[in-house]
Amino acid sequence: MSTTTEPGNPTGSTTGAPVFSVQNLWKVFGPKADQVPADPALAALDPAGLRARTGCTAAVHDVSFDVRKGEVFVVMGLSGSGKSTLVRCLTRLIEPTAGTIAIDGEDVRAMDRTRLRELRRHRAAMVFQHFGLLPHRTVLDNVAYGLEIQGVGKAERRARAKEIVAKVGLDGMEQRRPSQLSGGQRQRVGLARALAVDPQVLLFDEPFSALDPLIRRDMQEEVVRLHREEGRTMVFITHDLSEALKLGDRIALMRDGRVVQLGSPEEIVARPADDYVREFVRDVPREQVLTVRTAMRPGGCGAPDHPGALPPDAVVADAVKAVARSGRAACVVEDGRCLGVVDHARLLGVVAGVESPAEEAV
Ligand SMILES: Nc1ncnc2c1ncn2[C@@H]1O[C@H](COP(=O)(O)OP(=O)(O)OP(=O)(O)O)[C@@H](O)[C@H]1O
Repeated sequence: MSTTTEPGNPTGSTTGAPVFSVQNLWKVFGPKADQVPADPALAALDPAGLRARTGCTAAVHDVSFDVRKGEVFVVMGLSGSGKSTLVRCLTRLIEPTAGTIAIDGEDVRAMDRTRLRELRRHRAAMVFQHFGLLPHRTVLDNVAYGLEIQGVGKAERRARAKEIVAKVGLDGMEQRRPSQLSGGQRQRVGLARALAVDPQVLLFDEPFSALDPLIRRDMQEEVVRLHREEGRTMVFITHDLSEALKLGDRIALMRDGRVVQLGSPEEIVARPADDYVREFVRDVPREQVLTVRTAMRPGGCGAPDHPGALPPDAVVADAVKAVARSGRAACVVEDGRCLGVVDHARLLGVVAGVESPAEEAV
């Protein structure tokens, strides 16, 4: 769902206003955990070394990033890489060991209990995999529950809940109980309940991993749609690379508590930061992720009519079709200006993951 690419910005540093700003965050589990971030010799150890020396696990290891307003920020990694711990630290569902976290510039680590409750209820609501629906309440009352806690009056909360139930595609199911719903429908209720309180940020903890593949795809599309329509900021945990590539504007790829690469899906696939990331993305169909902006030979085509004009965010798969159909190179055009040219050699080079010096005439 990425709409913004950042050529030449493989670290994914921010350009938009941050909602969450995280600096040098650590979460260490184990005895004398707070000594680990402060001691450079301990901080430099790998997980096995740290465990042997101290009995500790650095679930989050000196992590810094911003979540920008309106983006879908995906935290991805294998099981045990630290995703859940990192995202729970954002609202202090898990207390960080060291580092700073700010939401809209406000220090989260300095918040008292009342302020924290307010943060979790109104500003950064979590959608869990096991959505914790109340079994004896109807769909409508489950969705209205968050509003009830906020003290919203009955008529208003029912009206708002009804609106949100329709938004997530559960029209007509308002009076059912959770046991009368499928897994995907229950997940929608969980999503609706989080949306009802209109939080600034939605935090999703592997929400769809228990769903079967078709329902999972439906829910992913639902998230894409909600994001497109509402532009809500979302932080989304997944261990599934294709889900991350589909949903993320940017992806933080974690390994052993560290963020090994932070960037757009295209950056991660086109320019893996190290061998670990390269191996991770090895089987990604590159032509579905990389755009012609990456594939093109920069520079104008010189032709007046820009043959086969493609927008710069067209994926390589579309360019392959266009070039195969016309039998000639195509221009990459933005606002009537030719940014570059893609030809057979460049497209094949991108698909194969090799540089392609050969050039063909437009
Ligand atoms: N309460 C705890 N005490 C000790 N170690 C913990 C605790 N919680 C998590 N860990 C360890 O921290 C590391 C990161 O765990 P975390 O649950 O954040 O990973 P994850 O990437 O979310 O994994 P999964 O995808 O399996 O949920 C793991 O090594 C885990 O064993």
